[in-house]
Amino acid sequence: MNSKSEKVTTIGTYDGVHIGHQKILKQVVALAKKQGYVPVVLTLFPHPRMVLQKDDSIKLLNTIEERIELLKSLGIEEVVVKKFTKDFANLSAQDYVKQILVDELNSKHIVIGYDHHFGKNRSANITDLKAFANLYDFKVEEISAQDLKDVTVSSTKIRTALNSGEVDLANSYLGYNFFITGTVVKGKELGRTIDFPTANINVTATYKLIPSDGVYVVKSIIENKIVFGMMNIGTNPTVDGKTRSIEVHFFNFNQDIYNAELKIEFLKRLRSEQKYENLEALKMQLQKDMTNASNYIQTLNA
Ligand SMILES: Cc1cc2nc3c(=O)[nH]c(=O)nc-3n(C[C@H](O)[C@H](O)[C@H](O)COP(=O)(O)O)c2cc1C
Ligand SMILES: Nc1ncnc2c1ncn2[C@@H]1O[C@H](COP(=O)(O)OP(=O)(O)O)[C@@H](O)[C@H]1O
Repeated sequence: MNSKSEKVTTIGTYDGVHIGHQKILKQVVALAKKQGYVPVVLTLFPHPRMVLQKDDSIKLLNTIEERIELLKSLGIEEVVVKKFTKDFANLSAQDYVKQILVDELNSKHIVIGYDHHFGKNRSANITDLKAFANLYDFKVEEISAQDLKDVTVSSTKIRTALNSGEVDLANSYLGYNFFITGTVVKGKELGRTIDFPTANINVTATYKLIPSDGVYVVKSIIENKIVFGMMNIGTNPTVDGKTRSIEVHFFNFNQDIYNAELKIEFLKRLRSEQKYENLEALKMQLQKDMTNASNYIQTLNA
């Protein structure tokens, strides 16, 4: 695509691309369509806190690849990922507007929240942006306090919900099922010995938020087929595990899927991870989990 085409641009982290974000993005897509412009999201990565405070503990709802895919699925045609470096953080508000929004992107219309701050030390606000709009010939669309308030959702609330295992609450805020993406790797090869083979999922993005330890009903698509399963996140105390793993036993499934890339959706939390007497006791619990999971899955089609 010609990067000089005229754009409607919105700016933000958009972590989660939740129902609040979706409302703004719909406006951006509609405005672009009406004016014959290209709808664009300018997003920053890594997260400013990862760079400015060197904060490695921050966890995001989406990897940058997942964020791009979600934004595109909503009709955003170009996602411009700006590497958030110290140099970028030091751009003055005017240089940022002129160099990036105007010269680089050719933004004709900029959509931002009433409380958005930008430029070095977040010194400029929407009033400043409107002044630059006259200077550089673009329009500004302000998302009002009321519009933002109408959506009581925030990325922080979703992170908090997932950190306490409340996936159904998180899913209702997201407007889709929270998911992780990862590769199937070898585990201890114990699963098959208790008739519950488990695909061990390796999530490479260290900044991706993983829901709290416990057992969940999950869904995936493997070779174009919907497959349900039950996932455990935890350290496997029954077998004296030391490291945290993410593993899924898929139902009605019997295939070697080592190295497969899977997207796995979280549907419901079943219980906490526990230490059992022995593998036999764990196996009995897994049979109960499977019954509980199947009962839940049946309610989905009812
Ligand atoms: C749905 C599910 C629930 C599980 N719950 C527990 C649990 O509560 N406690 C535990 O120690 N391990 C639990 N496990 C993990 C098993 O210990 C693990 O699957 C087994 O050790 C096999 O590991 P492997 O796949 O690395 O061979 C669970 C696994 C699954 C799939
Ligand atoms: N129903 C199933 N759910 C998950 N994995 C399965 C299933 N059936 C076969 N497999 C395969 O078996 C592997 C898991 O076997 P397991 O004995 O638990 O070994 P590992 O410890 O390497 O995960 C999976 O990675 C997958 O390739």
